[in-house]
Amino acid sequence: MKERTDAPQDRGCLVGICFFILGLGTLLPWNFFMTASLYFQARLNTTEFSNSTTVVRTEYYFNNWMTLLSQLPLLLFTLLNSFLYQRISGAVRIAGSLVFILLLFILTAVLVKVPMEEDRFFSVTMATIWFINSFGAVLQGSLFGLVGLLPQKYSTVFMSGQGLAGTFAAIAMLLAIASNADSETAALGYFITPCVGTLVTLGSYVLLPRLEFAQHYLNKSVKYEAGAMDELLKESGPVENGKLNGHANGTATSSSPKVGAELEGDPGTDGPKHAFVSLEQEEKGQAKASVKEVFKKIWVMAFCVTFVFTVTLSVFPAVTADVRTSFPGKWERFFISVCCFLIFNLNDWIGRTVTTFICWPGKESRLFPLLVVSRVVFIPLLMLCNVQNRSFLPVFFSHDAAFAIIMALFSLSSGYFVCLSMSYAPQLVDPKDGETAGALMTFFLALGLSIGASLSFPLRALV
Ligand SMILES: Nc1nc2c(ncn2[C@@H]2O[C@H](CO)[C@@H](O)[C@H]2O)c(=O)[nH]1
Repeated sequence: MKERTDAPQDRGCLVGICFFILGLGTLLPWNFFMTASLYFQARLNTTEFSNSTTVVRTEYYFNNWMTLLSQLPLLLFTLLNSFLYQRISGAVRIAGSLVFILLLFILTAVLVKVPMEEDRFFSVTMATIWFINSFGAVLQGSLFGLVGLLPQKYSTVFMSGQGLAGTFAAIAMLLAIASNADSETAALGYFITPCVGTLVTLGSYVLLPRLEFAQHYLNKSVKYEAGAMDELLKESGPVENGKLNGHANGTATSSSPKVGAELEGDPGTDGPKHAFVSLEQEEKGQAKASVKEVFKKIWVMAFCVTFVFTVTLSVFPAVTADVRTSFPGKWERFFISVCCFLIFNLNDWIGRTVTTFICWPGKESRLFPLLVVSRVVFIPLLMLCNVQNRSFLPVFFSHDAAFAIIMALFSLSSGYFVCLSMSYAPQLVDPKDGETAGALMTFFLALGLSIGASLSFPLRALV
């Protein structure tokens, strides 16, 4: 979308900064729980039941369950959000989700100091993960709709913020470990960080409607937005927001129609909207293609985004977070935070950012899906690293540097191909079908994350 000449300036880039923080805030839940896997595992592995000669320890498969219960609600709410939006205004969805996320992070921080029996701790943590990610999905979907009303570069800024959430969590973890505080205090400090982060995110959202630049775009879109979405939903279910250009790149994960309406109050769900649609379409003199027709054009990209995330989530973090260093000593405490989480998140982010300059292979190229499929080699490569405990496979790559290099290539290619698939899809359809393409890609992205999370169980057991 081109900036209109009557558009005000984004003074001090405040709107950009707000959307960067909002992006970061949406992925805090997933990243802070994932990066703290060692803390959770330590709390779940305290008792051993001695059975005369053998020692029996309950295996919780924490990383697997954490991944699955984070990604399933994402898929569910990607679908649910397209119904929710009609009943609950965007402002309530966004602010409400942030408040619940904040409360759940506070609960997690408080639980650090509350001794609890392992089974109960596991259940409470899993319930927290399920709910915090459900709210996270609603938040993400609603914000993607909102940012879609602004010029394209704000979507990139939003996704860049999302990409940095993992790095933020990894650095918070490193600081907690390096602080030399006892493990309880360090964990408490670690979980207070996302509480502050969520509060700041809420502050950014409250500030947004007060900024002239944001007002300009968010209010102007109400008319088109309200009508276009209703029409689209009738035939397709979940659809990206009613903006004309659709999402050109990145990792939109759920749809949130009609979000533009929220800042001015909800204009209602029926009646005059249809008039807007027919008016808009009459003006353009063309109807939108059906979802099936759009899918036929973008199925290769849909497959690619699903496949990239299936491969990524099938081993990260369920397998990779169990890799152990070959250099015992002080480094041992930092190893997973650095070699697994920091390396992954930094390179994932770099991979996404690089697509601003490099777009190779092209969108029609057969090499593109071929390279995406070839990423599957990372699964055995990572399984052959020094994963502990292991039952079946030998260790081929015991050196920390080998693991770090494999992780770097794995995450770089993940970020790169996800971002390319997401930006190619809308380019393969007519501009009028851009938002349908964006919505479809969003669904397949969430599908890939969920399939990957499910596959992580058999793959971890196979090591
Ligand atoms: N956009 C988006 N990416 C996610 C989400 N959950 C996990 N990921 C991605 O999955 C990978 C592993 O954390 C990273 O590339 C994350 O950005 C989500 O809810 N939305």
